[in-house]
Amino acid sequence: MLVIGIAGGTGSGKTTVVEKIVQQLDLKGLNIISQDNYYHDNSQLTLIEREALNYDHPKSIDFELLIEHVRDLKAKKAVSQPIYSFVTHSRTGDYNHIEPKDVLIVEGILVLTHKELLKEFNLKVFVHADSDERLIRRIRRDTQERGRDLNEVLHRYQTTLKPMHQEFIEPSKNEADLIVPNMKQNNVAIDFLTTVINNSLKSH
Ligand SMILES: Nc1ncnc2c1ncn2[C@@H]1O[C@H](COP(=O)(O)OP(=O)(O)O)[C@@H](O)[C@H]1O
Ligand SMILES: O=c1ccn([C@@H]2O[C@H](COP(=O)(O)O)[C@@H](O)[C@H]2O)c(=O)[nH]1
Repeated sequence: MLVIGIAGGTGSGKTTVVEKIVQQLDLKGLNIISQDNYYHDNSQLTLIEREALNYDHPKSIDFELLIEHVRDLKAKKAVSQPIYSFVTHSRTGDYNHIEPKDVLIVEGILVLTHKELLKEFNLKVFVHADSDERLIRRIRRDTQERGRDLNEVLHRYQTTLKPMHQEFIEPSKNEADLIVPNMKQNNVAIDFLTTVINNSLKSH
């Protein structure tokens, strides 16, 4: 199985890049795992307490479970992935059943920060967009899709998002084999990445 890690700051365009690659790959068997489903379950806390948590620090992710699932899929075992809600900041109690396939993409802001997880990847990609562009995209998305207001997004950006990006996410760019500039539509980079994945598939 070919395992690809795709990281990048919030709003850099990881999900968009993954969708474009998937459209172009000539493949039936592909799984996409988002780090977002592996936030620790904090349902024992109140909503107000959960809203105050830092979701951009590596400790907010259940990497143990994420790595277990990657290894299980590589060993051709199906996994039950918890489903996470960004609106309630907690697991929903439901699960996705995932069967192993030929290619696995693992995407998320922190997937290139964890030493053990890095060992599981055959290809590591970092999607880059400048911080002002990412903040604009984040405001749009969180207000339209994640039930947040402007003040909350800006407060989170200043208190956790920006410092965590500088401390953990930006340095993880050094782990990448490929950096995809995603300030504007970048079909060349998508074509290139698709070619690299197709070539890697031939040698697996
Ligand atoms: N190259 C781009 N140009 C303009 N907008 C983009 C581009 N890539 C992504 N976006 C938009 O930015 C927002 C965040 O993109 P998304 O792929 O969800 O980022 P991430 O998964 O890294 O948080 C989405 O609304 C998406 O449509
Ligand atoms: O309960 C939560 C968990 C995470 N977040 C924020 O989500 C982003 C990561 O998602 P992307 O799709 O890569 O943007 C992260 O920056 C967290 O701050 C949240 O708001 N609530």
